[in-house]
Amino acid sequence: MSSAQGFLNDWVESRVGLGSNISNSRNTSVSYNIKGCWIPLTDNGGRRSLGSREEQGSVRCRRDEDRLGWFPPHFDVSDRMARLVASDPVFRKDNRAMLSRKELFKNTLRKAAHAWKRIIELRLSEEEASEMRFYVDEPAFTDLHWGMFVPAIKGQGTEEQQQKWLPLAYKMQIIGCYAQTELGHGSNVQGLETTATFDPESDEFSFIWWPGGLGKVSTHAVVYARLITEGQEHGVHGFIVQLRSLDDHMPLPGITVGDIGMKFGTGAYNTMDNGVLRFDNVRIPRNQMLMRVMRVTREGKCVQSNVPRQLIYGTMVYVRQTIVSDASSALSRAVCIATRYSAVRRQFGPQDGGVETQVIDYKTQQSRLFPLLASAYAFRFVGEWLKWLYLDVTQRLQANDFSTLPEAHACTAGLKSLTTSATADAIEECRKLCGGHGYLSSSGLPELFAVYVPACTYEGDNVVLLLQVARFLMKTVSQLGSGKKPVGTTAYMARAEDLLQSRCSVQKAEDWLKPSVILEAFEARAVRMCVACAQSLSKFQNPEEGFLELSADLVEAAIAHCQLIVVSKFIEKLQQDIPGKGVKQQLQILCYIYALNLLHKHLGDFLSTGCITPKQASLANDHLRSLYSKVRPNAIALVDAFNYTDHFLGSVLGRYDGNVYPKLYEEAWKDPLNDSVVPDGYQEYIRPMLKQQLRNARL
Ligand SMILES: CCCCCCCC/C=C\CCC/C=C/C(=O)SCCNC(=O)CCNC(=O)[C@H](O)C(C)(C)COP(=O)(O)OP(=O)(O)OC[C@H]1O[C@@H](n2cnc3c(N)ncnc32)[C@H](O)[C@@H]1OP(=O)(O)O
Ligand SMILES: Cc1cc2nc3c(=O)[nH]c(=O)nc-3n(C[C@H](O)[C@H](O)[C@H](O)COP(=O)(O)OP(=O)(O)OC[C@H]3O[C@@H](n4cnc5c(N)ncnc54)[C@H](O)[C@@H]3O)c2cc1C
Repeated sequence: MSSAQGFLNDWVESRVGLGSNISNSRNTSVSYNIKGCWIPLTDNGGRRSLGSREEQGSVRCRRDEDRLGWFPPHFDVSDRMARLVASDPVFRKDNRAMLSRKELFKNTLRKAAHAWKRIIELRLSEEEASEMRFYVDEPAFTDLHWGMFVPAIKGQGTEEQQQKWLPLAYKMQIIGCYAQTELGHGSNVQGLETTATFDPESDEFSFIWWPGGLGKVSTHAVVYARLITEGQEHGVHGFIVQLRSLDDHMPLPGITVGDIGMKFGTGAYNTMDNGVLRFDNVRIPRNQMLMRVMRVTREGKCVQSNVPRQLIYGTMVYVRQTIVSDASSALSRAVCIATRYSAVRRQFGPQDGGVETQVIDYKTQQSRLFPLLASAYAFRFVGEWLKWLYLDVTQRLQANDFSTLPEAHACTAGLKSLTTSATADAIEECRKLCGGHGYLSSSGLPELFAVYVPACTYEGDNVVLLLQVARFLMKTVSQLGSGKKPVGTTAYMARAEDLLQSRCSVQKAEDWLKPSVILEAFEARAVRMCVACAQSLSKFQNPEEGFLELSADLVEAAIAHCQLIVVSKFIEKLQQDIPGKGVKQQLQILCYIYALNLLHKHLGDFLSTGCITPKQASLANDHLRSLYSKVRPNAIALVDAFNYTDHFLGSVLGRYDGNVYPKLYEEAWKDPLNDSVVPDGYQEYIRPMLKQQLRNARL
């Protein structure tokens, strides 16, 4: 067996007709008509001007006992893959901002092809391959192929369909994308206009719009369309559709496909060929409808299987779950840059002419930066927990237990929303924390922001997703009286009566150091906000009308619930054994910072619901200040622990060795504008103007 085959077989093992016609022009006439984490604590207070290049080698060679046990196999894999990518010139990315769209895209194709070659040559495992793509750090069609096309077939295809399509996809003999969103419909999936029908008749057009990888690369797509058989609608389903010839890559008859154009930022997400797609009388075999949820017989009859139809949305649940862990990565990256730079940067200070103060020592800088550092850790832990929840629900589904699906949907939707919004805001805050230099492309922050910010929109607009959480919470509250006991992340609601009455016991600042006190405050706030919404809703005759009217309050209640989940998972993590001297204490401090900073930011909720008093709020704030002083000595170690290579960070400000100023100067000279001392355009535009002024002056 060749190495490639061995790898691919392992991969497969480790993962789990009749003419039909597709069209999204509605004037068609045939069958399916588609329309590891390290924390080497420093004892020098992290006040080093960041070490030299030579130091980098020794400091990074960390001891086993320093290592946290959260992701044991992951750290080694991640570390190896980061270095592999960093040392390979094909994966160079420092020139991205200077490339035209065409050059950028071709370069991404080159990187993806090279990555695939290395994956085969080195017989990388699935985990290694995925880490490698992560460190290549460039949005590409492969994200959608592996992240959505393959999971859609696995989740919604029958065994037979999986056996047919997955081997082709695993060997990249076909490349696929996830084509759901249309020009006119994204959030409202049930409202999609693309139809797959035996007997279509209308004459409007609709286009698929947005799918990544669709524009220029994908040969296939899982297309989502409303199924129509025997003149009846049967909801939205996924269909595997070949888009391009496997011989010459030309679109197949009836298919119009292309890129939708430049997106936010210059380099950024423009490496991705988000696409537009139009079907006109496209025929596909009947068995290319993904039929795990519903089967269409040869005669065109629909047979519902025993799995809930929401499984059709399963790929989105899967990706939302991965997005939460990704949020931690993006956030930790921005925080790493801002923290290291804050230790290098000095402004103001002693009046006697001594050295100026490192900006990281200003309390305002700490109060903006350290909660973001704490959030990076918090999102990592909640991401790990969510992975567990997702695996759990997947196993239950296989055993025909669908009971936890609504909670899995609410958790993935809510946490995706919470963590991506917080991360997008945090990256921008990190840019500001770096002052003027943060605005330079070479700081790495503008591009990180531009690449990251669409996460608030894709895989579900964040507000739309919070409204899903709110629906789930309102349902839970409405069932409290019926004897149905809430479980999982809503278990606290079983104590609603107590939590509605409870009084916070804090009397002095240190009382905020008790996890039970923090948890109770967050539980009481969430329950009170949910119950208040439910009470307001009950005053409406039409619940849907009420839901629309109260949606802003419902979103806030959903946020309160999701923040409680993050806080509680951080606290749970700390109940586990965490190896490494002093590591647990540092994480405890970060946990309190995460919770108390949220409390401070959402004080209105806590006070208006009577969960805490103004005095207790003020004590929490006092305590928060003292916690910042405790993080300060280890701040650099806490970001070094993310173990990012300089290549991955891609930031002059966040360099491991702290050699910021000489490198900023060096970078500036690399700009093409500096290729010539006198700029192009001088003769045509500057010189005549100057001469003109001279003439005027003489007159
Ligand atoms: C190297 C490997 C990399 C791996 C990672 C790669 C990832 C790459 C990352 C990023 C690249 C970007 C890629 C982007 C892709 C996309 O954006 S794809 C398109 C995503 N689109 C959306 O997310 C649309 C958002 N809209 C929806 O999800 C839904 O339609 C809705 C908002 C939930 C609609 O709600 P509505 O109530 O109208 O829906 P109904 O269909 O009527 O639902 C009825 C009931 O079902 C429940 N429900 C809804 N969704 C789900 C679900 N997903 N799971 C389970 N249950 C669900 C809903 O709550 C209702 O329940 P109820 O009847 O009990 O109330
Ligand atoms: C970079 C990027 C990559 C993408 N990749 C893909 C892909 O690979 N495949 C794919 O199929 N799609 C993809 N998409 C599309 C994406 O999934 C949708 O854009 C997303 O789901 C949001 O839907 P929308 O654009 O319809 O937003 P809209 O729903 O039109 O949202 C517009 C505004 O209306 C508000 N709103 C909408 N409905 C409600 C409501 N019920 N109540 C209150 N407020 C509401 C929203 O909060 C938002 O403020 C991608 C998008 C981007 C930006």
